[in-house]
Amino acid sequence: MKLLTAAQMQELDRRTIEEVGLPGVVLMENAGRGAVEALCGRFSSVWPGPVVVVAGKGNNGGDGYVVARDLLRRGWTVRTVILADRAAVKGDAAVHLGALLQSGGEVVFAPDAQALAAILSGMDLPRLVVDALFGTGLSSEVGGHYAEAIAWINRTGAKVVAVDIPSGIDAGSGRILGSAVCADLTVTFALAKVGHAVYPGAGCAGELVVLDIGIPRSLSDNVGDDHLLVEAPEAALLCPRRPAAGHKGTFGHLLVIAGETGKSGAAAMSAEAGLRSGAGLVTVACPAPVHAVLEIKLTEAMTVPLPAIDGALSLQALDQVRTLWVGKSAVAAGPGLGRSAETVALVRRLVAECPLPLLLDADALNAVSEVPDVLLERAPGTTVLTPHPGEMARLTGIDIQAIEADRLGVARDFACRYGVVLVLKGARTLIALPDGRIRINGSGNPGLASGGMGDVLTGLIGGLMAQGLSPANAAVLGTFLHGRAADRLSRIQGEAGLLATDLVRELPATRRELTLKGAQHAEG
Ligand SMILES: NC(=O)C1=CN([C@@H]2O[C@H](COP(=O)(O)OP(=O)(O)OC[C@H]3O[C@@H](n4cnc5c(N)ncnc54)[C@H](O)[C@@H]3O)[C@@H](O)[C@H]2O)[C@@H](O)CC1
Ligand SMILES: [K+]
Repeated sequence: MKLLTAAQMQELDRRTIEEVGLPGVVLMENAGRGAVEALCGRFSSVWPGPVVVVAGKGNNGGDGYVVARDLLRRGWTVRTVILADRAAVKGDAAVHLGALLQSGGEVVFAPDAQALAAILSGMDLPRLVVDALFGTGLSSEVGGHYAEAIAWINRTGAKVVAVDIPSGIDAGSGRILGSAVCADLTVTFALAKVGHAVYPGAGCAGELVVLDIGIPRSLSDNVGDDHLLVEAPEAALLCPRRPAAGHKGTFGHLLVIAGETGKSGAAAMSAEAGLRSGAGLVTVACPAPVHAVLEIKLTEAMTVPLPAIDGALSLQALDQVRTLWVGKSAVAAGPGLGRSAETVALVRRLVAECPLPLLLDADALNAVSEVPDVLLERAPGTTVLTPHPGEMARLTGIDIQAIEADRLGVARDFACRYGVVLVLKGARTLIALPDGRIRINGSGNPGLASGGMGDVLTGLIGGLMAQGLSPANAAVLGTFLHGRAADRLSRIQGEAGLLATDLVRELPATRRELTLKGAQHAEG
């Protein structure tokens, strides 16, 4: 599903008004009425209110006046609080404010903190709040009486319906600009916005309803796919076909470099995920001391012992690694590699020299963190990085809190700067492509928050690269399948106690389900 930035939405509105000839007041009427339809369907138990519509001076407020008028018409008790002077409300919004007043709507103006405090203190607590303070026009941090209104909305305990987007969320990134409304329902228009899908904004939206307000498909279909929410239809398109006459050589050979003493499980899970992704062959290169263990753990994967010191890979392994990547189709490195100085040096040489598509995870990321410029030695778009926020903090020098506050911005900057595919893990994992486009994973649940899940993702994406998918497509499809497998399992056994090895076993059926969906989609 395509997601829009504020600028893209403003352009769609403009073209609908200017080229199609649908006046802005009509779009606003459709938006407000649609929002009322959606909220009445869900919150009839709180009828007849009281409802408070909190409106700003812009067009989001304009939608709010339509909502207030339509709720009034349906018998609700409604009061509208506008956080501005009447004279500040202009254009289409002023038309609908006039219509609300003419229809007998109760409207109060709170242009400053003092006026707002007086109004709120004299008011019964509402049972429903409609948030029409800011929409796509929010352009800076929220402060003053706007922030106070947001805090009040979140304190009321009422059901909260956000018009277009919860106020305080940056529509183009999902950042919270100061503070944000926490909604039970968000009703947005034409297409969902980036801020509905990317955390932390996504956590404020509640249920999301996307309404048609009359913007023609001919315009909305033409919007660029800079931001895509990846769900089953998008992922199905990426599933590689399996030729009927294929043999194990057809499906690629993944080299996994992983596992120090005490972390052989990480190497084993990556290797098994590579095989379960559909790769023809997987070879694991590991420090010699864990080799015997991996020989027992792994049946289908091949294993190669490499020189080690203190249980971890030594730099002496470099020549053998150079030989090992010959004839392989992709390399995945990092799970359980350890942080010894020699391992770090080895990983840097691997990054600089390996001519194959390369995935770096876990300790390979930590190694690269010290010299990220080594990534610039690789051809753009041939490297996938899969950091969790902590690893991202080490890669960028930005603290975890700041990364989580602007996941999209941080991921995109890094991907563009270093020419890599950056998979920033977490709720709604982001995949930032080197050209600045963003894919947002729509699958997964908190069941994925357990040890080993990252190792599985590494093998899965690596295995898909080995099968010939571009690093970008492998990252997008792998991330989706990973989350989808967890979704399938958690429906049967719940989220708690989901193990990484359970997930590995679920991958083939998950891929099959997706492939069938893709075929149905193509036929339909
Ligand atoms: N004709 C149209 O363009 C349509 C617009 N629609 C609605 O209009 C919204 C966009 O309207 P606008 O572009 O007027 O913008 P908004 O109504 O989202 O708010 C922008 C207003 O807030 C001010 N502002 C921005 N950041 C601020 C901050 N941090 N603190 C205080 N004030 C701040 C701006 O100066 C502007 O006056 C959409 O979200 C949607 O709800 C819909 O009615 C559909 C049609
Ligand atoms: K809003």
